[in-house]
Amino acid sequence: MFKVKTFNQISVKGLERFPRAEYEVGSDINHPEGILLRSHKLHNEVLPESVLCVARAGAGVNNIPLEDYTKRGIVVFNTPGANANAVKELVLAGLLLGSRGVLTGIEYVQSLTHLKDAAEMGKLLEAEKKRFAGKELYGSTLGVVGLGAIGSMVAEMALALGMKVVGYDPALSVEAAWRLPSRVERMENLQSLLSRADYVTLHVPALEATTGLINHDTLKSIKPGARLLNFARDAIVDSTSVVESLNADQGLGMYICDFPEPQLLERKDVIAMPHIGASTAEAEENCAIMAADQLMEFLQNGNIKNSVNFPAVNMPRAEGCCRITFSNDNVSGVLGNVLSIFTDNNVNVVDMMNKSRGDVAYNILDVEAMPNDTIIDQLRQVEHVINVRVLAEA
Ligand SMILES: NC(=O)c1ccc[n+]([C@@H]2O[C@H](COP(=O)([O-])OP(=O)(O)OC[C@H]3O[C@@H](n4cnc5c(N)ncnc54)[C@H](O)[C@@H]3O)[C@@H](O)[C@H]2O)c1
Ligand SMILES: O=C(O)CC[C@@H](O)C(=O)O
Repeated sequence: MFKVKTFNQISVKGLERFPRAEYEVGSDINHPEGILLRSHKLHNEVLPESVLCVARAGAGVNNIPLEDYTKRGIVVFNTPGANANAVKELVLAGLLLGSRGVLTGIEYVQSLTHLKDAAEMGKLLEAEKKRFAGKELYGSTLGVVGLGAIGSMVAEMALALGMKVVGYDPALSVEAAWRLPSRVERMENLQSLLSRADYVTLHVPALEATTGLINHDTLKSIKPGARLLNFARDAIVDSTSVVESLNADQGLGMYICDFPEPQLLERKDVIAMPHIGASTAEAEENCAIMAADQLMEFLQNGNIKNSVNFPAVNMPRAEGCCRITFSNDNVSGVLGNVLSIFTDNNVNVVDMMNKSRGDVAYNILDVEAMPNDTIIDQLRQVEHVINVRVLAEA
């Protein structure tokens, strides 16, 4: 029986993936092997020794202490692309709210409760509507910072709306580059993008390198009156600099974000939403299902898909064999030392795989017969081995 502890509200569709005969799943589980969560911050959480893997039902993993977990051999997964469409659609709402007097217009209409005559109301609205006029998106330029799962979908949508699209992504993967429409014009640096775009939308992960990416200095390049959209993370934008730029004559025209802060409230030039970019039934289901499937595949077979700290590994189970997996510091000689323990104990290795990522390596070995506890203890003692698992015959 595997145990999975959940944090946050996880879509029922995802929870239903776990066969009840083999999994105990819930928010009050002790000694879990797996953790399934959304935005809950794990930085201050003491994880039990039993935890082998953490699955983030979502894209951003800045709520997880990755470095620490990697050292402990804990595999962390996310669900790339599973909520990208939801974010893309909210970015569309953000673009429209930033270009037309929708919110102020609605607010004005709602303030007219003192009027009881429809004709009188109609006359007044016709006279006042010029105050809520806007600009069309068609023909204007959108700058997309970060062209991964969300950024590429946003770029495609903007092209379909008749916008020009410029993009900046110094770490673009080959896979993401293939997805990208050829009409997206590549910018060499952030400054060039900021000086060209009427609308700038951020779709980068919150990393050390992206913290405060939009700051006092970078905002000097912004096109006067441009609208900045942040549906990525709060840490990527320095809000004090945004307020300063909004207050300046030649600065930002509007800030539209999913991450409100006290200093952003009660401003007509800020539209702030309560982190609802991925809050659709479809996105929550997609993320929960993908996260649950990845957790189960790892717990049952040791295979790793969509990890953010371990290499991708997928080895079919050799029939009738027992599976041993181990992770180790990525230094030479560890695999050889492990294999010599099998040789010394006459354990036949039928199939094996060894992959590394950064400072960590991960190995799967299918062996003919279940090694005894003494052999497993010997494996655990090998220098630089972080953890060892024995998976029963499939
Ligand atoms: N508002 C929400 O509810 C919500 C929902 C989903 C994702 N997000 C946020 O959006 C982020 C992006 O999601 P995604 O699914 O597109 O991720 P992704 O990994 O597919 O794409 C991120 C892209 O950013 C690029 N990048 C990294 N550093 C960069 C930099 N300094 N400048 C420009 N580009 C850079 C990467 O190369 C990658 O192509 C997530 O990490 C998460 O923080 C927010
Ligand atoms: O789980 C959520 O509601 C938000 C998820 C989103 O911020 C993400 O990074 O995928």
